[in-house]
Amino acid sequence: MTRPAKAAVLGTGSWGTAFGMVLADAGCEVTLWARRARIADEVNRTRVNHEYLPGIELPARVRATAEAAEAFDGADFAVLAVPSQTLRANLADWTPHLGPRTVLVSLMKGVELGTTKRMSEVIGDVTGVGRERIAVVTGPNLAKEIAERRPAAAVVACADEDVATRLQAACHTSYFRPYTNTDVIGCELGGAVKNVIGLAVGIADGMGLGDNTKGSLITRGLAETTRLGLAMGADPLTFAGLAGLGDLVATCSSPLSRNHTFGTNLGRGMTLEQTVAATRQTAEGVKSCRSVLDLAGRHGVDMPITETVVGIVHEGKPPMVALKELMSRSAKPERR
Ligand SMILES: NC(=O)C1=CN([C@@H]2O[C@H](COP(=O)(O)OP(=O)(O)OC[C@H]3O[C@@H](n4cnc5c(N)ncnc54)[C@H](O)[C@@H]3O)[C@@H](O)[C@H]2O)C=CC1
Ligand SMILES: O=C(CO)COP(=O)(O)O
Repeated sequence: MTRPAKAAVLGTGSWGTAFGMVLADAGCEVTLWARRARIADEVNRTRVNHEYLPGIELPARVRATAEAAEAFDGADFAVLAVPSQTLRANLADWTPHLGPRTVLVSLMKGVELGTTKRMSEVIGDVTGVGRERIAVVTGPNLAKEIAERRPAAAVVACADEDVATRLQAACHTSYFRPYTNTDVIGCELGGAVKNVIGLAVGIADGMGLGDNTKGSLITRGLAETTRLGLAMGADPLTFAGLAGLGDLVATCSSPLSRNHTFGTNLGRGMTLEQTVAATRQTAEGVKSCRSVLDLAGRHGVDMPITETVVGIVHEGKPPMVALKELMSRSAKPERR
């Protein structure tokens, strides 16, 4: 009999913890690594991560530790679920514990500031692991809904399809349906840029602009994501799938989305400082809108919605002024 797969989940925030549940429900032995020992103790003692997933009882196959070495020990999969901008520093600490065959899995939806690297690129840089051992899980997966075991589909992407298939089996449950994909660039871009579009839609919702505005922002947001993806070698069809449209629809329609909520607060007239103070969990688009715009600049791609979000979030542009500018851009064909 083959032993159950072992997974380390690095990060006990809302998605790390919820994905740990998925892996355990699919039959894996799961060790969550928590930055704070208090959270590891609480998970082991009460089976609940009260701070991030209150009221959700974790399966018996999930345990927690504050020692990274313990989490990595014998892991077939090391699942990374920390904020995108801290990953590089975290990996520098963790790489010595990495086994020679462990597959690294990114749950993160951001682009690194400064380098404009995708998370799988940061992982490769720091660990020296090749692309065939680095995978990405993405799609319309709001953590709370997954933790409540409500049905969702997802994408498991890896350059090596066999590795993607192994990870797919390790996280396939009655409520979580992962599909494989080998377009890692497209899958990562879809996740990172949808957070930026989620901010834009939130701002529009906060301003009370209505559903036509929302539909327009989602669609044109997807168009600029696809433009960037094409310039970077992604498969444009990825953006019509779960990592693109699927995730955009979930984020842009849900009050559970931190990015959407962050935008809504700004659109309602909160200052950036007030909005940041009201946000307890990671809203990746707030930082990644800058790195996505830089990435677009490097590839000579026009991303007007992303540029608008950067203007509002980082340059103090009033949303109404930004909206007028966006709407008064020169007329053009829908596709070019
Ligand atoms: N929450 C969700 O519904 C989903 C989140 N994601 C992505 O997953 C990633 C993680 O997000 P969440 O778990 O939601 O965030 P979260 O804010 O709920 O949790 C972040 C975790 O990282 C830890 N952390 C914060 N700073 C750290 C540092 N300097 N070093 C090490 N650990 C640190 C926190 O203690 C916490 O455990 C993000 O990239 C997000 O875009 C993807 C899909 C769904
Ligand atoms: O990525 C997500 C859903 O797939 C979660 O979105 P938020 O990070 O905006 O909460």
